[in-house]
Amino acid sequence: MNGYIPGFGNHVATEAVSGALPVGRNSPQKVPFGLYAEQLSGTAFTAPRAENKRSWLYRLRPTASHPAFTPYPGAAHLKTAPFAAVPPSPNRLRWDPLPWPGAAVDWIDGLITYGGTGDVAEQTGVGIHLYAATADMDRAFFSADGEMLIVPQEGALAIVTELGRIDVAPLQIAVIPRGVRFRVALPDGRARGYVLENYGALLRLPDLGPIGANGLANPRDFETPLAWFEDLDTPCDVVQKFQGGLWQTRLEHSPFDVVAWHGNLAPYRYDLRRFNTINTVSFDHPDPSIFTVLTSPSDTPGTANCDFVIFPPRWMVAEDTFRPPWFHRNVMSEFMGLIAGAYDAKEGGGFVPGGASLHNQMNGHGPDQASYEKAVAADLKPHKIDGTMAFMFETRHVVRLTQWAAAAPTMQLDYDDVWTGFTKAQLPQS
Ligand SMILES: O=C(O)Cc1cc(O)ccc1O
Ligand SMILES: [Fe+2]
Repeated sequence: MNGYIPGFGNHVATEAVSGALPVGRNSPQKVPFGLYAEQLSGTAFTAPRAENKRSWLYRLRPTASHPAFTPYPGAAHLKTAPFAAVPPSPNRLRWDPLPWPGAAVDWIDGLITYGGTGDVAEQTGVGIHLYAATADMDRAFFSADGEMLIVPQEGALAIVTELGRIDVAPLQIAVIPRGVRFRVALPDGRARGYVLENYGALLRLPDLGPIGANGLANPRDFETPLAWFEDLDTPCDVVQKFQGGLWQTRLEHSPFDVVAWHGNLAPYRYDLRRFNTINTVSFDHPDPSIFTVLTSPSDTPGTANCDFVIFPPRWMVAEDTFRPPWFHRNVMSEFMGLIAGAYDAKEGGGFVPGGASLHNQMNGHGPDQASYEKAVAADLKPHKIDGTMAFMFETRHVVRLTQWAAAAPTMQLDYDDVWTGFTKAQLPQS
């Protein structure tokens, strides 16, 4: 059983060995037990206090003590923005789930980048990856390029991080800060899911405005792991993603040797079933921003670098309303995935758990023909959309694809057809 501390973004103090955490100062002349004190920054030293994120780690050996990194030979499918190899596509696109790898593939090599936005060097945008893995990692990984929001779709993940252990299963998410080393094991033998790699401002809870002090994802439902370490003097490879390049080095010991830590920069998990879903009790279909779990703001207020939005089970009660998502063209770009069940704008099928879709800036989309016909004919009694969880990475920048995603055998080449067959509106004869 792993231990967790509840609360979002709190200042935490945790020690796996009693007396390991220095009291009253960060770097005493002599740290208890001869541990090494190390600061891990998630924001600039000078970031305003409300934004500032950093933790102090107390470990068996300093992280600095390692041989040079050399280029990593594997994981040819893990890529980083800007994605210039393929012209940005205005087309509505949809993919079937990733097939399971035939051989043993761990979580790192199981990551396949579909695309992303912005530019890692400018610290804007995101990378969007899917993974299908069949083997436990016996090495460590970290991204120097961004924090990683992991959305399991099938199979649990047992994640060991430098700051503690996090277990997640489908319908939960985990966020690993930039630079934090972690290792992923697969308790169910295989696992599939989605990853948002955020190069921009750190994910945070959205403001609630007139909703008030409570609602959506409540802070206390986020969980941060307690300190946990392993004292292993056996070799361990560490793979890092740095400005898009993959590098590796070998330690003669486990990197998971942080005995105590304190601070407000840490991995965390959240159970999407805890989301307090808010929606209309009168009429009309509100914008999906009411379903925002976490947001990475950009420099323009209200215009996210990326929002993480979910479509959870919920009652539909709107009167005299077309209840599913409406037809729309959005200045933001929308990458969607499905964790479980069916999505109410795609009654016609094709958007399946583990699959993905992309609706880029200004390009028309919305209910497929089957969803439209069903919704206009529906008897508008209260109705529960249940057993489902879709999500959206909604970004201010157009999502550009990797060559892999643009040519993937899983791409549904007939996706446009879901919007054919609508009968023309009939005006009154004058
Ligand atoms: O396109 C989509 O399916 C996502 C979406 C859902 C919704 O309820 C309103 C707008 C929107 O973009
Ligand atoms: Fe949309």
